[in-house]
Amino acid sequence: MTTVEQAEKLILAQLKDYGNETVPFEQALGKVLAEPILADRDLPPFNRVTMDGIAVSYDALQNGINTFKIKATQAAGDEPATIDEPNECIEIMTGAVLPASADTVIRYEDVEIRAGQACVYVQDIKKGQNIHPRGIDKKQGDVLAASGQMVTPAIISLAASVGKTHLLVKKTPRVVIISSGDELVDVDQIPSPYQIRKSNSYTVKAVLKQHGLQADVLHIPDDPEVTKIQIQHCLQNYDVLLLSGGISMGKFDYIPQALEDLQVENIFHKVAQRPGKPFWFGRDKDGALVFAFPGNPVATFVCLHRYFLTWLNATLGLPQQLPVYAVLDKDFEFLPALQYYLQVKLKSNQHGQLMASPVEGNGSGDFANLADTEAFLELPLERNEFKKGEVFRVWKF
Ligand SMILES: Nc1nc2c(c(=O)[nH]1)N[C@H]1C(S)=C(S)[C@@H](COP(=O)(O)OP(=O)(O)OC[C@H]3O[C@@H](n4cnc5c(N)ncnc54)[C@H](O)[C@@H]3O)O[C@H]1N2
Ligand code: MOO
Ligand SMILES: [Mg+2]
Repeated sequence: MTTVEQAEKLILAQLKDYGNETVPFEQALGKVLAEPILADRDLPPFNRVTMDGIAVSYDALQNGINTFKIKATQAAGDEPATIDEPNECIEIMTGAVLPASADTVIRYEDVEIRAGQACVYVQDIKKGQNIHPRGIDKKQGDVLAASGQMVTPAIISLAASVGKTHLLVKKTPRVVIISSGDELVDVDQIPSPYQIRKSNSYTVKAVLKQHGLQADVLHIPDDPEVTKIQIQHCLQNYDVLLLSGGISMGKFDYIPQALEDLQVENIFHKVAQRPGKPFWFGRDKDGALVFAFPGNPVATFVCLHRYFLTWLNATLGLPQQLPVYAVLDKDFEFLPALQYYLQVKLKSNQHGQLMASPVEGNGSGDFANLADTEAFLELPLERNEFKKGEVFRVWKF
């Protein structure tokens, strides 16, 4: 059977460039930049006052002057005022331009203002204090964010500050989420005693949304002909099909046969892991990728994160996430020859270690305990006993 490592490698061999698009900068969150963001002017663009107070000439202080006549008051955004005499100062606010005739700012806390005069009553004043010098952060034309970086809230702020109303970003693949099964009813329906409500598609859609991806949703009934027609339509209209359910050995699991009839190349079917063993992965002749996840909700959840998101990051050119490791805080045994994804809660201890506590559950159909799960500990395939204190890779979701 295909191992997790082999499955990952086969999936990562299917990367594709979906091109670029221009989007309003506020809609670029989570997308990948396809152009650098450059400083349109120096940052800061002028000598920026960083404390509310008075602006003076340092030489005046050096020459023993400590009482200054307030010549003007300058707010942030005002044109700079000027001082003509050494014993003059300007009342000045945070964010204002430092006047060319001053070089030092003294906070209100360190002066006393009375009758139009400011008296400085502290000693240790440094030349140039409380000023954020022009261009010290970045020079005009410097790269503020590089092409290939993911747009974070900090990058949105950069785009806004340099007046980039639109950003060129990598196009994401067109994704359709497909659930299947006649036992599933819509969320707003009352299920019969033999039915359940659909939930997988909503989980998948929510996870994609967290990663800045929109997707359409479709449900396929357990009918081989309808299954084939619907999947064919999706292969023609989407880049990625994310299916859940209908891929195991049940009499009504029509998905693998439909994919075969539609000549979608099966790259692998079944991975030596739990949950998620029946996972089916393939590609049609025009390049559409099919991730057909097992229907059990925890299996869909694990496979979506472990495989689809890994593929998505790679296809968008983002660096693979550095592995995170955690310490198992309790002995655990798992006998099948499968790589086990153990549901855990995480806590960091006083030694700076990440501790993983297993979340008791009832298998991959137990989606209720996903709400208590913070991560999955990846337990090696070749072992059955895992001891308290051992370190394993952890996948945080
Ligand atoms: N004889 C065997 N039977 C099964 C095997 C096996 O190896 N041999 N594997 C088991 C494993 S592991 C899994 S996981 C499931 C995978 O089954 P399918 O992918 O065929 O999924 P379904 O049969 O359609 O559904 C399984 C389960 O999940 C529920 N489900 C499905 N879709 C949704 C949805 N959108 N929202 C909520 N719940 C969903 C469905 O009702 C079933 O309870 O096969 C085992 N069987
Ligand atoms: O994928 Mo199944 O959920 O391995 O139990
Ligand atoms: Mg089934």
